[in-house]
Amino acid sequence: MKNIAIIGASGYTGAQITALIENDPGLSVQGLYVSENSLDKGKALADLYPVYQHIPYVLQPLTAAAKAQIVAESAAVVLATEHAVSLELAAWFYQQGLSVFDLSGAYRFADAAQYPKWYGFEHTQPEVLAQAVYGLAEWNADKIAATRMIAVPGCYPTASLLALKPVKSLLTANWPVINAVSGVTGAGRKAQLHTSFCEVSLTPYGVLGHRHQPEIATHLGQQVIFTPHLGNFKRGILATITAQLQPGTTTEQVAQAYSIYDDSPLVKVNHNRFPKVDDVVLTPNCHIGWKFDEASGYLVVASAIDNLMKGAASQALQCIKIHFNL
Ligand SMILES: NC(=O)C1=CN([C@@H]2O[C@H](COP(=O)(O)OP(=O)(O)OC[C@H]3O[C@@H](n4cnc5c(N)ncnc54)[C@H](OP(=O)(O)O)[C@@H]3O)[C@@H](O)[C@H]2O)C=CC1
Ligand SMILES: CC(=O)N[C@@H](CCC(=O)OP(=O)(O)O)C(=O)O
Repeated sequence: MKNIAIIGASGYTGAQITALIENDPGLSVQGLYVSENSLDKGKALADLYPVYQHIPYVLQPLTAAAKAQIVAESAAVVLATEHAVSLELAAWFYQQGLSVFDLSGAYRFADAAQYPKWYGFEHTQPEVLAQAVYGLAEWNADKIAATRMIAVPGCYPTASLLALKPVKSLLTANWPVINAVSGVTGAGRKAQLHTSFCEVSLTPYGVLGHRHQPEIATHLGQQVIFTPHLGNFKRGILATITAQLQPGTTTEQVAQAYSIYDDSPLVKVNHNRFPKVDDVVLTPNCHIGWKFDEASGYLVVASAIDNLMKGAASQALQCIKIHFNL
């Protein structure tokens, strides 16, 4: 049984992974933590989320004493905290010998030079960054097993990379175009005007400047155009991608490329049938649908996930289970 501490447990992804860990026979919850001065410290998780009434834990402030107790009692920490918070906490827990599963973007680029531009901070932890592995579970299992520092991918990159990586060797130099729509939980639980009920209406944002563009490009090994959209639903992401494939590519070759997921329990691929967000919400699954026009060489592939599950918490659980060989 592996004991896991969850930091940022009152947030959307933290609460979700708490429920997943609590439900897993090979894992147990060491404790749930929020910031030292959190308005939620001392509250039961079930007070914030009555749906989790079966989960008995209280949110504790992450004091120095709490951190020492985590180190003494846990095999791993999950960091469901914002990037700048994860940056320091991940390094500290890693250096204490724990395995770290970080849901933020603070360790997703190997190149430290990317962080000032995309995250607004200098990366202060080069030695820990050098150990970090990108936790795209279906593609990086061996590396996830071999390191204690796992950077769980972003939600849009998960949907996009699962769809594009199988056909990477078939792409031309033309940049694939990714249009993706996310539910509002993707923006986290804290109050913000642009995610309040009366403000949300389907719209693109972060155009030609979202930090997930370089994340996708880095882990695909090819530039892309990425345009996220905020949709007026709670959970789920649909990424619809148009890509040009090499002249002469056949439908059979594309089918062969996607057969890489034939043995994957969580990624389901359909030819000429497209996924719906509702089919993956509250599941750890990714549904992919594709259609290829041999005459023009254009592929359209759509990928649907739940942003809080495969886009965050359930992918972190996959990483935990791979890492601990469960
Ligand atoms: N939402 C999504 O779909 C996805 C989110 N992510 C990433 O996961 C991380 C968490 O996201 P999300 O759950 O949406 O965020 P939320 O804003 O919903 O939750 C953030 C959590 O962090 C806690 N927190 C803040 N500061 C500290 C601190 N200094 N020490 C300990 N806890 C702290 C907050 O509680 P309090 O402030 O009360 O202390 C809260 O529990 C982010 O990095 C996000 O980018 C990744 C993929 C998808
Ligand atoms: C709808 C919405 O706001 N989504 C978030 C992405 C959430 C995510 O994947 O978080 P990381 O920051 O960990 O990469 C955004 O666009 O910033």
